[in-house]
Formats: sequence, structure tokens, C-alpha cells
Amino acid sequence: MTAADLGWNEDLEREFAPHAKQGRLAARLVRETTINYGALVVEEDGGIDEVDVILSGKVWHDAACDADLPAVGDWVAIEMGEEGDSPVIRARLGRMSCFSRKLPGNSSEEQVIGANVDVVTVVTDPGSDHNPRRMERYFTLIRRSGADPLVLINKADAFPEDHCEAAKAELQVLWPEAEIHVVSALEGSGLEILKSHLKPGITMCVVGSSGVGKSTLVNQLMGEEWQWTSEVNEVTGKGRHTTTARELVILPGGGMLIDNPGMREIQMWTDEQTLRESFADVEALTTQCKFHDCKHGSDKGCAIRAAVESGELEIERLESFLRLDEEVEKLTQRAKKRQMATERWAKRNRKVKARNLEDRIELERERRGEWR
Ligand SMILES: Nc1nc2c(ncn2[C@@H]2O[C@H](COP(=O)(O)OP(=O)(O)OP(=O)(O)O)[C@@H](O)[C@H]2O)c(=O)[nH]1
Ligand SMILES: [Zn+2]
Repeated sequence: MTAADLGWNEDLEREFAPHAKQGRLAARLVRETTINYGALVVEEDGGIDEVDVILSGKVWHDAACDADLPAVGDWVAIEMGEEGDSPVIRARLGRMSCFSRKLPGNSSEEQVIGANVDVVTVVTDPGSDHNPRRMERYFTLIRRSGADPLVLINKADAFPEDHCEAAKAELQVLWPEAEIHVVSALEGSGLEILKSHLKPGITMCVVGSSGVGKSTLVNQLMGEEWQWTSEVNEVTGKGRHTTTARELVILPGGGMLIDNPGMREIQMWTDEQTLRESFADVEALTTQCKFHDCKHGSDKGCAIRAAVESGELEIERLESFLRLDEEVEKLTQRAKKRQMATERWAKRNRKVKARNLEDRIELERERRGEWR
């Protein structure tokens, strides 16, 4: 593996030059925890090594907001320090793109999902997931990020061809330049498209609703040892594919994939925003309900019920509003469970790592004849 395989280029090289003069090394952040980062560091001889790095106080203080802080996918300048010291991030290099979302509520804070992302792939299907409104939402995020869009309308094998083409046409008008393909992960055509984009040095995010086939597609890329955490066991909360929670993964065939809990949140958020938008009129009515936690059932002073009774609002529309709200709630619960499973695995892996370190120290002592 070389720096170029990680996305290193001439622009970064130029920006990094003054740091190189100070003996710093370039590294790409692949993992973020509450206490430190995992980074792939480009060593002086060009080799790549994985290290844990911490943030310098200065970088922390200089950040105007959270979105300014180093995030997964960022290139940083690190100081390795003396042996035994934790390497320190001294600077974050400029971002070529940044896939993020604004946090809900009136806060203007931004949550970075992945930095230096080249392609954001949205997976959907021509059936129940087909939703131009939601796609518009994704497109807005991708446009703002600076990454290229790639849309895969999956499960083509299960729908008539003209139906798939009609779905494609409906999405294409939203962004005429966007690359949109009708594929079937089961028949292998989705994999072909993904591979054609995942050249060495290219970083991709994969987003889309639950059940559209993301795991199926991604697992085809991953090979055996790394499986996308898919289903979460309802009872134990553990991932069915017991995997590590690595966030930026180098694919066996070249290219990189970013997967983190934020990616799932972006799905949730997109779904919820789309829901609220498509029921803006009903939403507006809810603010007139007597109680702010009104369930719009038999609650007293419900403005929605009143609107139905007066014929202002169709009962069918209210029912789908209530059902969709439930749907979002269900998805949120699933996303939370997944995140818990992911975090549990991350913790476990940290423990395994620590034990490996102890093993190494023991071996070293043995080698030096210091053993017991
Ligand atoms: N007919 C058909 N089914 C597919 C295809 N791709 C995936 N599926 C099925 O769709 C279901 C959901 O696929 P997943 O890959 O788990 O979907 P996902 O997007 O990862 O879903 P989450 O993990 O919940 O986010 C599975 O039963 C797959 O076998 C396809 O191309 N054709
Ligand atoms: Zn109400």
C-alpha cells in the first residue's frame, strides 16, 4: 500500500511541504473515538503504518466549530514524538470535499460524516423505497459536500424493465448530470458499477434506506474478513455479522469505504426530513393541538382530529401521516440498536488490541532475557 492508494495527491503534497520541513508525517484518519483517532501514517520510507493519535490543544482551540475538527477521512500532519509518546495531530490539511449534515433543531452545528469523500453512492429500489423527495434530500447533501453522486436503483431482477426505467427517469430529472444505474446486486451488476468507481485512492460512502441491499453490495466488495454490520439481533443487540467498527476501510480490490454510525444517522435524518416536508400541512396543524405531545388519537383539543371532522383533512392522509411517523420511530430505534452494537464491537476490539500490546511486551522481555 502507498500514500496514493490512500488518496494522497499533489495538492496535499504542496500543502504539506512546510509540515514535512518540521519533521511531521502525513496521515489519514480512519477511526474516531471519544479519546483519540486511528490513523494510517505515511512513514519516511513511504510505508504505511497504523497508529493511534491524539489531538493537540492548539488544533482543538483553533477550530471555530465541531465541523472544523479533524474527522474520519481527513489528512493531518502528525508529530510522532519520542518513543512511548502518543503521536499528536498538529494540523488538519484542507478538505477536497466534506460529506456532512446539519444537526436537527435550530442549531447551525454541522456533523461531519466523512472528509475527502470522492463519491457518495445512494442505493434505492424501484419499489417501496422509490421516493424522489427523499432523493432530492440526498442530492442536496451531496451537492454541498463536493463529492460526485452515484445512484444505484437495485433489485432490477424483481421488477419489469420499463418500471425500473421510469423510476430512473424520475430521479434523473432531479440531477441531470448524476450517474444513475438500474442494477441487481443478486445478479452482480451493482458490484460491477461500484468497482468501476473504486479505483485506488478513491473514497466512497454508501447511504440508503434499510433493506435496499447496501450490505449485499458492500459485502461483495469486502471479501471474507470484513462484513458490513447488517441485521442486529433483536434479543442480544449484537450484529449478525460480527465485525469490527472500522470506519474507513481499504478494500481488497482498491479504493476505500467509509462506514460509521453517522452514516446511519444520515439515513434517519433524511427520511425524517422527507416525511416532515411531505406532510408540512399536517405538521402545521399539529402545532395547534392543545398538548404538545398530542398523539392525535382521542386526545382533547386535537387540531388534526378537528380538521378531519370538518372535512379539511382527509382521514386517509391523516392515517398515512400517523403510520409514517411510526415508521420513522421504528427506523430510529433500529439505528440506535445498530449504533450500540457497533460501539460494543469497537470497545471489544480496543481490549483485544490492548491485550496484544501486553503480549508483545512480554515477548520482548523474554527476548531480552528479562522474563521472570
Ligand atoms: N431481488 C433482489 N433482492 C435483493 C437484491 N439485493 C439485495 N436484496 C435483498 O434485500 C434484502 C435486504 O438486503 P440488505 O443488503 O440487507 O439491505 P441493507 O440496505 O443493507 O439493509 P440494512 O442493513 O437494514 O441497512 C435481503 O434479503 C437481500 O437478499 C437484489 O438485487 N435483488
Ligand atoms: Zn393532535
